[in-house]
Amino acid sequence: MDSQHKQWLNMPYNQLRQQYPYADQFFQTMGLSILEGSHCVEDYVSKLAPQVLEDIGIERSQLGHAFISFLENMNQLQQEDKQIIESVTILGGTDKEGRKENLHLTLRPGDIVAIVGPTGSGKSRLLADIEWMAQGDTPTGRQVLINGKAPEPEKRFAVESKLVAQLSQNMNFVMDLSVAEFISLHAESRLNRRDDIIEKVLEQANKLAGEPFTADTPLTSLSGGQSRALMIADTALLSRSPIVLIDEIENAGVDRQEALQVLVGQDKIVLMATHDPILALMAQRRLIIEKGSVKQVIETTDEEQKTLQELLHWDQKLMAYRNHLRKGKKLLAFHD
Ligand SMILES: Nc1ncnc2c1ncn2[C@@H]1O[C@H](COP(=O)(O)OP(=O)(O)OP(=O)(O)O)[C@@H](O)[C@H]1O
Repeated sequence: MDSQHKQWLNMPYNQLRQQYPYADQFFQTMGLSILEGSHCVEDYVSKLAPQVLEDIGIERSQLGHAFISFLENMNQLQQEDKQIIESVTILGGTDKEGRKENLHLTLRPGDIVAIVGPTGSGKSRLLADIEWMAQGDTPTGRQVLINGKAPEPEKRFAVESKLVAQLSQNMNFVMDLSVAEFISLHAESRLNRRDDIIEKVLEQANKLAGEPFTADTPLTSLSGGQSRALMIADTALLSRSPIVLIDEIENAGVDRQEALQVLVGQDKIVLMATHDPILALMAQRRLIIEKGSVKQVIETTDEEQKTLQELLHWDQKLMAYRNHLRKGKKLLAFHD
C-alpha cells in the first residue's frame, strides 16, 4: 500500500469526500451505511460488526483494499472523461487499384459528414478505418489521427473508453429486460447517477420513434424503428464516445433529422454512410467514394439547402400518405 492509499484510509472522511465526491458510492454499492463527519475509513472498517461483514461477504482485511481499488478506478474514469477530442484527421491511402488517394480531412465536434457512393465502393470500409483508427494497417492504407497525432495503442484497442460508437442498421435486442432496466444498466456502467436519466433517454427516444413506447416495454417487443430510436437516444445521452458512425439510418420509423440533431447537439462528430439525399444534405460535407477512395469532398451549398427544404416537404407528404395507408384511408390528391 503506498502513502497515497494510506492517506485515503486515514484522512477524515468529510475531507476525503470533498476531494472525491464519489467515495459515498462505494458504501452505497456495498449496502453499508455512509460515513459521517471526521471518522476515517480505517476506523470505520475496524469497527464494523462481524455480522455486517458476513452479510456482504467480505473479510475485514479486504474491505480497505476494495475501497482503494474503487477510488483508483473512479479517478481513472474521471481522467478519461477529461480527454477532449478536438479533431479527427483522415489521411488518404490507396484505392482498390493501388492508386494514391488524395485526402487530408479534419473533422471537429459538431461536424456531420455523409459518405456517398455506389454499392461496393468502400463506404463501410471508410467507417471501419475510423472505428479501427487505422494506422496504415487496413486494406486502404489510410491513417487516422486524433488531435493531430496517431492515437496510442491502448486508446485504439480500449473497450471501456471507446472513442467511436457504431450505430448499426440491425438492432435486435435479445435481452430479457424492460426499456427502463436497460437504460439504467447502461447508466450505471457509465457512472451516470442522474435521477432523471431513464426519463430523459426515453423521452428523446420517443421523439425519434414513430410509434411511442414506455419504460416498462420489454426490449424484445420493440419494433425495428423503436430499437433504433432507443439506441440513438442512448448513444447521444449516455455514451461518452465523441465520434459516432452510422451505417445508413433507414427511413422506417425514425425521425432522421431529429436523430442527427440530438447527436450533434451533444458535440459529437457524426459520419454516416447513406444513399438518402435528405440525410446527405443534412451534413455540411459529403465524401464521394469511388473504387475504394474518396474522390471528392463536396460542401453543401445554400442552393442545396433549398433542395433539402423541398425534399423534406415531399418527405412529409409521403409520410402522411403512409399514415393514411396504415389507417385504411383512401389515397387522394394531397392539398397543402
Ligand atoms: N481502398 C481500398 N482498397 C482495397 N479494398 C478496399 C478499399 N476500399 C474498399 N475495399 C473493399 O471493397 C469491398 C467493398 O467495400 P464496402 O463494403 O466498404 O462498400 P460499400 O460502399 O459500403 O458497399 P454497400 O453500399 O453495398 O454497403 C470491401 O471488401 C472492402 O474491404
